[in-house]
Amino acid sequence: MSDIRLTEFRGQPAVRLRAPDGAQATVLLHGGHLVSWMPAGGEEQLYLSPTARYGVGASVRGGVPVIFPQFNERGPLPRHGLVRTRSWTPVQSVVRGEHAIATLRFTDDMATRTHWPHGFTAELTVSVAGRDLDIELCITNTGETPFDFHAALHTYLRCQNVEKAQLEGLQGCHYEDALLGVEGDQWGDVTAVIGAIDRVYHQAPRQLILRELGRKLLISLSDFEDVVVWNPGPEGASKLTDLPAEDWRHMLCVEAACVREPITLVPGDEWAGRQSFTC
Ligand SMILES: O=P(O)(O)OC[C@H]1O[C@H](O)[C@H](O)[C@@H](O)[C@@H]1O
Repeated sequence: MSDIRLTEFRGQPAVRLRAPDGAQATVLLHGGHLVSWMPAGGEEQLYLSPTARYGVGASVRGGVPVIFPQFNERGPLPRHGLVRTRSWTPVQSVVRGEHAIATLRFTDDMATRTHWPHGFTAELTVSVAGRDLDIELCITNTGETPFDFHAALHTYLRCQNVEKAQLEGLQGCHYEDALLGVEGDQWGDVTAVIGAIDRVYHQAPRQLILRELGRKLLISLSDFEDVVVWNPGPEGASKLTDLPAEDWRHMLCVEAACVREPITLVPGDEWAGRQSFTC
């Protein structure tokens, strides 16, 4: 049974999920944007900027922006694609067993077709229970011609202090470093963030760990081949008008992404990728 109860979050229509054990999440209709995840008996795990902008055309700084069909400025479309700044429709919100689950959908329209002449749906399904969060993005080609796309779940993880956090599991990965304009191989297992970082790690391992004092967050990927690690650092943050100057310390983006190789869908085909967390 589907029972969609809309709520408001910072004045925006949103779907709130609450599992029987108290785990909660909130997804804005704007962008199908997950803005909050509170595990059962735990604290907020996502970073959301207090100066984030909301509403028509805005992209929200924090939470989990959905990136499709273009990553960043790697193509002619608006930065990070077409769906993070548009309104999605809630199609399901249920409690099933221990899980609270919600699905939101975006369907191509006249506006997206002026940028990108393809028929598609994007569905985001968010599920919470206990200490777990699952986010699944499913893309379907509903048009009459094949298309290629890139996609990402641009997850902003909350950190006490990113300079004392470490991301484990990327050892041996080849990366493109967007800040230095070089490629390299990650030699150590620990990625420490002591300033700005903007890297695409190719064919990343399926499990990573974000570790901080008193915290271990397990990150799992399926069908997203790459991982993007981003933090603007103090200088980059000072140029972002929707991020308080000091807040770069309190976030780390660990993005489940398909950036290096595009995914091709023929008419009627679908692709799904998932990013999951356990804390
Ligand atoms: O400011 P935005 O458009 O949301 O992009 C934020 C960031 O997204 C990704 O992580 C990219 O790798 C970065 O280069 C970019 O700065």
